[in-house]
Amino acid sequence: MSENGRMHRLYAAQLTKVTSAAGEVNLPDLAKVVSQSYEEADRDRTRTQRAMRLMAEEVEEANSKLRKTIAALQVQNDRFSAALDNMSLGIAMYDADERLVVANQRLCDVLCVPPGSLSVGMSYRDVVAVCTEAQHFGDALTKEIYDVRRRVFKTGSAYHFEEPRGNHIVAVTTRALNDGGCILTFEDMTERRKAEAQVEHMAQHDALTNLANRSRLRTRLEESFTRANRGESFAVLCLDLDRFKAVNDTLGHAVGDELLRAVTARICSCIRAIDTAARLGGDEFAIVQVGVEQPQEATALARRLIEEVSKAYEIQGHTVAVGVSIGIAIGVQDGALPETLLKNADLALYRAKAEGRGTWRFFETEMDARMQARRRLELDLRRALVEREFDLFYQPLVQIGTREITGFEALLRWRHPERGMVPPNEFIPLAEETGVIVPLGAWVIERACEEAAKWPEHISVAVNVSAVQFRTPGLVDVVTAALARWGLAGARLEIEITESIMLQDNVTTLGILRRLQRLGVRISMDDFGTGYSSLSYLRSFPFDKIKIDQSFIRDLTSQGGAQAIVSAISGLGRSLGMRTTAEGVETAEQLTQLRAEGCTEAQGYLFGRPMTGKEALELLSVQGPGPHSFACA
Ligand SMILES: Nc1nc2c(ncn2[C@@H]2O[C@@H]3COP(=O)(O)O[C@H]4[C@@H](O)[C@H](n5cnc6c(=O)[nH]c(N)nc65)O[C@@H]4COP(=O)(O)O[C@H]3[C@H]2O)c(=O)[nH]1
Repeated sequence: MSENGRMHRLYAAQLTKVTSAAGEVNLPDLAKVVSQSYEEADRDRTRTQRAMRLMAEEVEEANSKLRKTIAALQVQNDRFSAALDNMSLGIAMYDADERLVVANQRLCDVLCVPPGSLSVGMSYRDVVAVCTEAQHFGDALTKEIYDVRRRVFKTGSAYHFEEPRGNHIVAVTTRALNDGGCILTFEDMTERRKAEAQVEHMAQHDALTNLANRSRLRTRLEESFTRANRGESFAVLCLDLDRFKAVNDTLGHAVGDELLRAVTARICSCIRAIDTAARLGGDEFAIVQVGVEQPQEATALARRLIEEVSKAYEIQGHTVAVGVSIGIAIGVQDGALPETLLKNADLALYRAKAEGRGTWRFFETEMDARMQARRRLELDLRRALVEREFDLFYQPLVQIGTREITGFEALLRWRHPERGMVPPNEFIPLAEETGVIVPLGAWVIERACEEAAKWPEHISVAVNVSAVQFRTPGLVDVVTAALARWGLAGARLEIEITESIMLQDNVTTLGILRRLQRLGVRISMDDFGTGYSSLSYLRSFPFDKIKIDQSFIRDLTSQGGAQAIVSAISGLGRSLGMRTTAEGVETAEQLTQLRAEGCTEAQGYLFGRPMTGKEALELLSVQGPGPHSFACA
């Protein structure tokens, strides 16, 4: 046994198995048993090796997955870092222990601290210390930052504040996180706030002059009204430049703009910093003069403004001169609301302009009543056009030599339902101012052509055309259409213009006159001799006729220069090949003299007052198919 004891246990068991009771070992059996054991061991080893291989493969697969996950995480991480570092916001994330766990590169820029001075792992207190060192936080702000921290960390609330930091404005938003930490975002608001301030400024100021605009002026007026309750008086001055339009039209908009800026500088030099100057549009300005003794101070300011603004300007090589008219209203006596006060200052301005320009007027209560009457008349005019209350009367024009009727002048009348027949002088100026003259004048041309088409072929019709119609496009089209519609030869229409037409943009005016002449239409210069430069206009355009103003005819038989003037104009007409018509001929004596002076045509009560179309037609038919002559004189 002791020998068996040194034997391998398995081998001892195998020996025992093949040993007979007699103690004999059956060798073949032993060999068989041993062989079986070896085979068993071989199988175990093979199994173990396979198991190990499988395990190794699994480990490798797990490793590979891990590597892929790490790589993916790295990509993700890089992306997050790139995103964080490229954000316009600075971001700082703290954990529950108030340690910085995430910070992007922008953080240092926004906080205006040196790049790299803030890093993950720093405490909130360290971060604030870096900022304080960089001197971007004042004491008050440092305290606020600590307060914020306390509030956010302790209460989990969100907090937003904006702080000016040198020339910067930074918005700080703090939010608590679920894990007890918090995230702070810092946004540089400097540019945005600048842009907002710019927009705000633009909304309140005039772009060309940088003066206050109407909206800001209103705010200033409201403030002045509030102070007026405490006993401070103030004045509103409305300014309008005289002759600005002429400068703008002749020298161009660039010069016009520069002139407005130069005028602005002069206006600003006349007022104090507490006053407000505004541009209301075009060449209109307004000033709120505050806290002064009124009306003396407003008068002094108006005088100063007129003196300064009227001095000559040197602009782009041109010497330019404009004047200024001023209307003044005193708060609160002339209006209890900003709009009323402005409106009343405007009414006073209107009066200043009407009374010669280059001067100032204070608002007076009766101006308002007059303006309201004017406004009513304007509305009435527009209504009258729609209601067909206008009519044309016709006054004969007579050849002096033969006393034959050569044509009629169409004269506008307004059959007002309450006021009766309103003469043109009472409404044409307002129709011109308001633009009603444009449709009204077109109606006159149309109606005159319609009436003339009923007359014999040698009888023409003369129509007055206002300067405003010349300024508005479409006059030639209106004439062309009227002639075509009524089948009237162009030569039977005569257009009477006054000097005021020649005063406006000469190139355009002459162009329109030439186009009309090409249609065969004749052009006459009305009221000749009353203007300043009638003579010079005769040179610039080949008028067909000159109409001598009736003021000269009236004085013809009395002593004075009228006779010499009529004689000179008739002579001028003859030498220029233009007919001359004397207006307002009332007596046979006047006619005799006109004939002696060589005047070709006459018009006046002596031959007939303005009459209805029906009467004109009757006059022509009574006298037969023509020529139509008058037996007078
Ligand atoms: N004292 C006196 N007056 C005489 C005599 N003969 C004619 N008249 C008046 O003198 C004016 C002549 O017309 P005008 O100089 O073109 O002056 C016209 C013309 O400038 C303007 N007007 C008239 N109709 C129109 C029109 O359709 N369009 C435009 N734009 N203006 C018109 O109104 C002005 C006044 O027209 P009316 O009141 O019709 O006044 C007319 C006429 O009635 C006379 O012997 N003695």
